[in-house]
Amino acid sequence: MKHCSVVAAPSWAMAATAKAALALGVCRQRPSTRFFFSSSSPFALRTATSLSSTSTFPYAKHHHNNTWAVMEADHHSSQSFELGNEAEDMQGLQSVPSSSGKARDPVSYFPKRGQELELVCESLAFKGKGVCKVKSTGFVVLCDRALPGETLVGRIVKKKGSYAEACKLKTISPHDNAIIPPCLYAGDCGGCKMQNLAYEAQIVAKQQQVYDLILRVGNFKLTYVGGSSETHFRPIVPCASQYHYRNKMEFSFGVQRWKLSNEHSRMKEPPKEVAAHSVQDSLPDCEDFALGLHAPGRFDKILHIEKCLLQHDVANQVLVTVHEFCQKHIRDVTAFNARTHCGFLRHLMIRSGRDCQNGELQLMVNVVTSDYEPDLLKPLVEHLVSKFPQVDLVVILLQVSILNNVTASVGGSAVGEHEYLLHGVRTITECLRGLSFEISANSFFQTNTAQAEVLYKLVEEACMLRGDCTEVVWDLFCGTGTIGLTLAKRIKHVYGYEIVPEAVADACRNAERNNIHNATFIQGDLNKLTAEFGRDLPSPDIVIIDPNRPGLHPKLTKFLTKLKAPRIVYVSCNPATCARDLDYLCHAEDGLATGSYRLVSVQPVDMFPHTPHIECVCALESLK
Ligand SMILES: C[S@@+](CC[C@H](N)C(=O)[O-])C[C@H]1O[C@@H](n2cnc3c(N)ncnc32)[C@H](O)[C@@H]1O
Repeated sequence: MKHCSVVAAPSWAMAATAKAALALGVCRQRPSTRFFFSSSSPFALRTATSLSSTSTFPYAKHHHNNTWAVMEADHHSSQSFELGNEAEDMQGLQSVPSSSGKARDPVSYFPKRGQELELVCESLAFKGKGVCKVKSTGFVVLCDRALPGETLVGRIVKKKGSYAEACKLKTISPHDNAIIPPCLYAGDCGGCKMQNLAYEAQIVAKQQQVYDLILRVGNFKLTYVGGSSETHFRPIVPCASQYHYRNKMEFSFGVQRWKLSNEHSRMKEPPKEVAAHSVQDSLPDCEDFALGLHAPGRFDKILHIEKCLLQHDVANQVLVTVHEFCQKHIRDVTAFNARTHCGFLRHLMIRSGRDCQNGELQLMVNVVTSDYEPDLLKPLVEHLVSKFPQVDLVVILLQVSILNNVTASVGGSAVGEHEYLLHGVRTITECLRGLSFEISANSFFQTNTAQAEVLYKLVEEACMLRGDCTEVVWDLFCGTGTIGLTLAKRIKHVYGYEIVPEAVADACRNAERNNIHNATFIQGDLNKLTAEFGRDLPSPDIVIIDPNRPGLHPKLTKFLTKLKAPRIVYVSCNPATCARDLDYLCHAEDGLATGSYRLVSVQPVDMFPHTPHIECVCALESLK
């Protein structure tokens, strides 16, 4: 059993942190918390951590017209955090108290944009930013790739009232768990923000973030040793494969290649080693053909990638093959320019699966273009088919996306409105928990198949099935029906709800191909519930909810509070929105229902090593 305590931060630092946290949408309840692990697992002992007093998370719960909203702190919506105005802050803080009690000079306390400062990183915020303090003043600064315990030099890139954002320039003294990332692009790519942190430390940070969010946003209590336990907080389940775990990646074509940090140092007159943001803006645009991932925060620039360590090796070969081929024929097939909206090639989606009979690899290559010109892609299709004879099935699809607006590109969605088959068949298959699933291009399917096996087993455990095949299960946000179908043999009937028609069609086909006859799938929008919702179905014993990152619509949360299903299993890919929804389900006092459920357990699961993403399975029981 491990005991972790927290050293309280000085009050002035706490105030600044609270402001930063507030601007990030944080509800702070306890400045410091002590807790114990009740699990006897050796893993739990190693990952036992405390809730740092400076923990922050970029979501807010608002009681707003009786609805609770969450703001997301990513680069697409960061403006929403401009809650405070710096001038007001300065007026309000004529002098800032220091830890010694003496007044601080606000001019030197508030850093300026472009200023280089020595920072000390204290913890990781949700989404992987390091929560740092300026060494000399304690001013709070969020910094990408800063690791807890690290002392570093950062350059201020954004001022946000009483806290700032910085880019990391160099490490002065590294964190004990800092490692050299194996990926060539780790310093530049926005995908694997935590690759420079040893895996064990990554999951400690993720577990802490889940607990932190559930406690502070969700208003729940930890299990205390010797105290009565409301909720069981289980230790995070790590991912066995830390590389090559993704079965699907979406890349973008572009005409402005994002330069790698080490390319700048090779330039004749190298700019100072500064954050990618400011350097790239000061460079002349390079009209370079690129195929890769959007540079962090940029809709127009593409970080060219030849090998992504998260995807299958064959998928990397496809990526290089497509790039080389398109670059050779660049005059015929142009990459899309997100600024001018000209150009043909927009996105490349590579998905891999397996034939469940013989285990053979299957590949889906989906090229999203701005126009229907299949002849332009014919040479590429022939080249790909001849290049991968070892792959059992190659599906090549052309999807046309005529939505050429900037928002669509920023969203990076590799989905077109019209689909045409250029080679093979429209779907590939994947195996999960002994079943075989057919997946079409636009259907959701868990992207880490091996860890989805682990996740679904945890979902089944959280369902606490009686074992007599009598339960009715509603599988809300069911995608291709995977969760419900993997339970079908042990329950009476599953009713799946899903918005994407192709996914519902896949789910029905998946039931058929696995000889499952007690499953019904319904297409509908769970954000637009009517008063009739669910009336024509048998009442559920268990409701499984697995929404996208925004979590549940208030209408659905209210519906669930009234429904009072005996058990809810909430599978979440966003612990912040999950915490908000759990708070409503368990503590709401809005006249409709008061605390309809009890949170029984919280189980974090790492599905995506090196990225800030965290999955979580929460079990709730109805308070009848
Ligand atoms: C995180 S996925 C989960 C899918 C499935 N449970 C699984 O494990 O594969 C969320 C699913 O919710 C669907 N979805 C998103 N918004 C929805 C809405 N408003 N109504 C119904 N389904 C929605 C998505 O299309 C997606 O298939």
